Amino acid sequence: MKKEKVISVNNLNYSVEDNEILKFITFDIYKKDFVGIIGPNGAGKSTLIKILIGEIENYQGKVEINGKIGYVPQKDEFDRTFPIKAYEVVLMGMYKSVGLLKRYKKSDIEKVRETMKKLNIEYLFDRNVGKLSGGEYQKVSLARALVSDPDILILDEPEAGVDKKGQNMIYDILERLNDELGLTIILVSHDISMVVKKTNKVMCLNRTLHCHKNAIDVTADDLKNIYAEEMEILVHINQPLKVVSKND
Ligand SMILES: Nc1ncnc2c1ncn2[C@@H]1O[C@H](COP(=O)(O)OP(=O)(O)OP(=O)(O)O)[C@@H](O)[C@H]1O
Repeated sequence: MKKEKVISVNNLNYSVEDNEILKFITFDIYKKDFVGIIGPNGAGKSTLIKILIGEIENYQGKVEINGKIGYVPQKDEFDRTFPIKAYEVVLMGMYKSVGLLKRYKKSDIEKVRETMKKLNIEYLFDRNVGKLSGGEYQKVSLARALVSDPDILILDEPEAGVDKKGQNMIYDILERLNDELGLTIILVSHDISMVVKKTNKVMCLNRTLHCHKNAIDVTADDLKNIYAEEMEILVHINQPLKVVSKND
């Protein structure tokens, strides 16, 4: 059976003034793919995501999206000092604007509760988001992206600001969503060993796309190609891939 293409990017180029941020990017993503995008700081990962979610439009090339996208932004993109409860953050996934939140319907609240329940965070319903732990807040943010029943879930560094236990929990949830609901998932991460272990496809990005292959086929050379300038790569046979900065 032919796999359904959900994202198709063809010869994408994006520059800001003279800075070529993305060059000749071409790839396809299929339904139920679980894709990890890796690359050093400034590689263009967030920019690529912003193009996929439609936040950046003045690019060159062709970007086709077939399905509804749910987006989990980088943690610091939302002001957590704003006095708002967890369920209101999740509701924002339906309304997009805080100003409209007061007009929600009973069925919307039920949907919010059901989504939070699926992620085992119903207990956070009435809690102020400013008081949540990094992991709890990330799950609320995930619920906000899921409440509108997306086909494609895109996450920008979901493990940022979350402790190891919380990170494992988030990756386990994502694996379950991918496996049980058939959700297509694309995430940006700096945690290479986690990406290689948990996703099934890896894209190595550093302005151009250096690799796009099955996670189990990623080699030390693939990583060297994108991290060579600032990183020394230590690869142990049968050990998770580990990247160590020369400055550490
Ligand atoms: N609006 C903009 N104007 C000018 N330069 C920009 C703009 N947005 C991004 N850039 C530059 O484009 C490059 C890629 O940025 P981007 O945030 O996409 O990288 P990244 O791979 O997500 O990095 P990080 O891992 O550090 O988050 C960087 O050099 C950044 O300074």
